[in-house]
Amino acid sequence: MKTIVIKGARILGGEPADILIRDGVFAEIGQDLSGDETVDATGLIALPGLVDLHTHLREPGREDAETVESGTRAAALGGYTAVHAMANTDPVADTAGVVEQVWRLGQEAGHCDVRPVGAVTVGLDGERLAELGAMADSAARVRVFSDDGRCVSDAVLMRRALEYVKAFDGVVAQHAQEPRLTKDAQMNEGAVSGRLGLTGWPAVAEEAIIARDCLLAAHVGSRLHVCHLSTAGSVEIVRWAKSKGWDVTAEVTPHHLLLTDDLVEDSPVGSYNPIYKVNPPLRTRADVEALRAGLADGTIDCVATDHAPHPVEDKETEWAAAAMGMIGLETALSVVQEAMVETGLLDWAGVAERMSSAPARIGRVAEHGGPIEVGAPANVTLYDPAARAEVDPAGYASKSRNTPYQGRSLPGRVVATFLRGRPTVLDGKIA
Ligand SMILES: NC(=O)N[C@@H](CC(=O)O)C(=O)O
Repeated sequence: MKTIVIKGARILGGEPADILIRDGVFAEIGQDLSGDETVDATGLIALPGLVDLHTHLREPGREDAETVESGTRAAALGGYTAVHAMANTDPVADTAGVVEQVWRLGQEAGHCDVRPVGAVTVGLDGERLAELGAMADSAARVRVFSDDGRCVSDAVLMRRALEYVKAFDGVVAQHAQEPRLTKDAQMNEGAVSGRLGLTGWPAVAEEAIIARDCLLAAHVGSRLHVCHLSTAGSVEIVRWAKSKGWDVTAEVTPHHLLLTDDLVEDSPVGSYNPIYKVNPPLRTRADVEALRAGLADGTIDCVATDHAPHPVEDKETEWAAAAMGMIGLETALSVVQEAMVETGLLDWAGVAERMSSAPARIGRVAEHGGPIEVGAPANVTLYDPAARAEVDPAGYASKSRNTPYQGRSLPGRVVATFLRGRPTVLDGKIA
């Protein structure tokens, strides 16, 4: 393998240095290094390759929305070197066979590592536990289990799942949504839903499940991860659980760090625009502030995209009929720069921790998450924080176009991504 030298990169935003990559690892870090090939990184920040705990790749079953190939291409362009593929596919990823299929498709595509998430219950039906052990023992080595899109609302099943995953150091990632409190819910329950006459999704429906699950995880001594926190109250509950020393982690999406529910009523792209329809829903400015503070102080461990591609016909329809979800892989780092870095809440080392190291730890993804140190696998993202561009999904790798940021100017640009020393993205394009 040829040696590559990355010239003048600011590792985690520090002073410029050269990084020599040989045989897939960081071989030397210093000044005036040379190699067979050179990548000019003047002005660029080097971050450990990003890791996403929450990506919907839609294959098998909805290849019209996304495939493992297109979704992982989008991931690499967004700076990711590993993604967790959610289980709400068709068929559902609830057997060793399906998770191995997804894992193999990821290997064949080669844009980033794919770690399949296994369903907690058969068919996501919330009634019987899936064969978690068989998925853990499969070639896909599943460690994260989730019925995401649905909540494991039965407390006994949730308890059993938490007990079961302890055997292989797994984690249950809960989509916290009390189903009876959110029947037919369309958007955040609050002033805006009241004005628009849309059925509300109350904060308590998320918070009640998180509180219950923290107590259950503590009771059985297991590991709980809470998907996409969206309310100030959820941050408080996770903070309380952590203060008890319980093994609870949490994620927040980029869109919940930036967007608010009033966009549904009054936005540049028109009111009732289902581009803003997402689960959990966009909340209020106070919730956004609490989520930012929680991510800054470490109560929320990581940022996860919840990249949820949907074809045009499922999104460009009347509000009530539209699918929930937004794409996010290709904008995540830019949104985090705007919401967290430009507000002074996080520095680049903090971004690396929350978008790479923490998700790699939670997902038990070996060889990802940094550090950028001699001897470590060369998974690295080069990012230009001074760039700025208007979002145009026409050029996106994702097969779907449902970004809420279309036409909006966002900072930053992923210039290059390296997976075990091999460039997957160079000059902002698939290498
Ligand atoms: N996040 C979303 O809005 N949608 C997700 C699943 C979900 O409902 O959580 C999807 O799979 O489309």
